[in-house]
Amino acid sequence: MKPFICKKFDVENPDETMVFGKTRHVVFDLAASNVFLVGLRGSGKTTLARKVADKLDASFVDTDSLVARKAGATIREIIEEKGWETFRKLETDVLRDVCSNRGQIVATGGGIVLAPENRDLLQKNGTTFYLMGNPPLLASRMEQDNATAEQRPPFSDNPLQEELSELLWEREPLYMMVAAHTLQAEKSVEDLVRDVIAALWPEKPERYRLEENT
Ligand SMILES: Nc1ncnc2c1ncn2[C@@H]1O[C@H](COP(=O)(O)OP(=O)(O)OP(=O)(O)O)[C@@H](O)[C@H]1O
Ligand SMILES: O=C(O)C1=C[C@@H](O)[C@@H](O)[C@H](O)C1
Ligand SMILES: [Mg+2]
Repeated sequence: MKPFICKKFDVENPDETMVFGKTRHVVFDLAASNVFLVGLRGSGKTTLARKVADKLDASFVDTDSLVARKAGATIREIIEEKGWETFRKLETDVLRDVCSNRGQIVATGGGIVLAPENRDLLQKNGTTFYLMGNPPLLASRMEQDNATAEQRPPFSDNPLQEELSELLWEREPLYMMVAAHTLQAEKSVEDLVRDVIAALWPEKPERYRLEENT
């Protein structure tokens, strides 16, 4: 019978799920890889990616910002003028470009996991963290965030929490499929930075940078 971990991460070989591990001594090499953050709107991907990149002296990348830059328009304008299909195509183009580079901490758009090609790109070009948050928390953050109007046009006329609950139901299996690690969105950003570093370098999280050893 197929091991549980193979089913959970949709792989044939269970070793493919081992991006690090005490017994295998596989050290995550950021210079040869990337870190991706996935999760629903408001889970904190952009905020956390920026902080992790600062901490590691790595490049910070946000696929939503790159899509807006490529289109010369805000996400809301893209959706209103060209529709979701166009946005999703742009998002995949951007992700392909991002994946041709290394050493980046990448915040993704909340729907990046919907396209199989995107999931494949995430799995082949870095290690992914799923920022898991509950709908009331995400709704309250979105309601207080100025970026919401331009970056997060609504998907439906339903109340925000209801919309987020439906998205969570649809997307969580996809987030789990691509993610090697899960983070709790309700934690402080500082704690989450520590969690990311501890997950990437579990043996010696305090020695994540060569400069810090001297
Ligand atoms: N860990 C946190 N604790 C408290 N507030 C947070 C945390 N992370 C993010 N926030 C706040 O929540 C709001 C949304 O954060 P952010 O834009 O980083 O989410 P996102 O996941 O990138 O959303 P989107 O998918 O729409 O791009 C912002 O106002 C941000 O300051
Ligand atoms: O959850 C989503 O599908 C989206 C999330 C945002 O990050 C943006 O990528 C856009 O508003 C779509
Ligand atoms: Mg974001």
